[in-house]
Amino acid sequence: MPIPNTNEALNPTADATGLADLTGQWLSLIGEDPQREGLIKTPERVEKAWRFLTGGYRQTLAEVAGDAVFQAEGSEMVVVKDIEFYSMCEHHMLPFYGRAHIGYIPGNQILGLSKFARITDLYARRLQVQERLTTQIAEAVQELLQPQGVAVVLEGIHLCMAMRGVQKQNSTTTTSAMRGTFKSDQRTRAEFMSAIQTRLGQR
Ligand SMILES: Nc1nc2c(ncn2[C@@H]2O[C@H](COP(=O)(O)OP(=O)(O)OP(=O)(O)O)[C@@H](O)[C@H]2O)c(=O)[nH]1
Ligand SMILES: [Zn+2]
Repeated sequence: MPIPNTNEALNPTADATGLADLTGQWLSLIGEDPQREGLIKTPERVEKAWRFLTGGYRQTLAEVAGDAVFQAEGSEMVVVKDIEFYSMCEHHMLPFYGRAHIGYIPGNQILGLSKFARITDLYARRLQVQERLTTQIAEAVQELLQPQGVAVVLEGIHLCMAMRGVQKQNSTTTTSAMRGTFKSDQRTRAEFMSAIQTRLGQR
């Protein structure tokens, strides 16, 4: 199966309309009474929540980047780290969440800093596996900027592993995608790994 294109919205017309009806049925199937007071508005809320959580199907990378690709000289590493993300695993449709760290070495273009968080959200707000989310962020930065290299590291906690299944609450998963100089040059990669491990105020 090909990895979904990073650049195009996967399904611009799917906006979760109708999910409220299905949710009523779902509530009955799990043994609830959809008519009881506390649940009357739940189907609507669920539809609205899922519309938000899957907003990434209806956005393109170009929309997310806007006009924030700037011409610039310089070949020093830029690192934006600790970008929190929330996504839903495609196997169980349960949340996984954590932090994304993105680094790149510009060619002759740089990107507005906030856009790294927007790119992360674009792909996180789809059903995902952490590996693909990581790769898609790296490929998006590559596509937008044609930099000398891109590095993306994600640290995630999967609720499908914590609250069900193997029930391991303390396990975290780290995934990475390295492109260009981050892949070919061990020192560049080491500088990035060191940058994402250093906290503000620490040396
Ligand atoms: N590689 C990868 N696996 C994931 C991710 N999210 C969830 N999974 C795993 O997907 C797998 C699905 O395995 P299955 O055996 O088909 O499903 P299951 O019976 O519900 O598995 P258990 O979670 O072990 O109970 C599980 O091992 C999950 O831990 C992810 O982001 N990346
Ligand atoms: Zn899962």
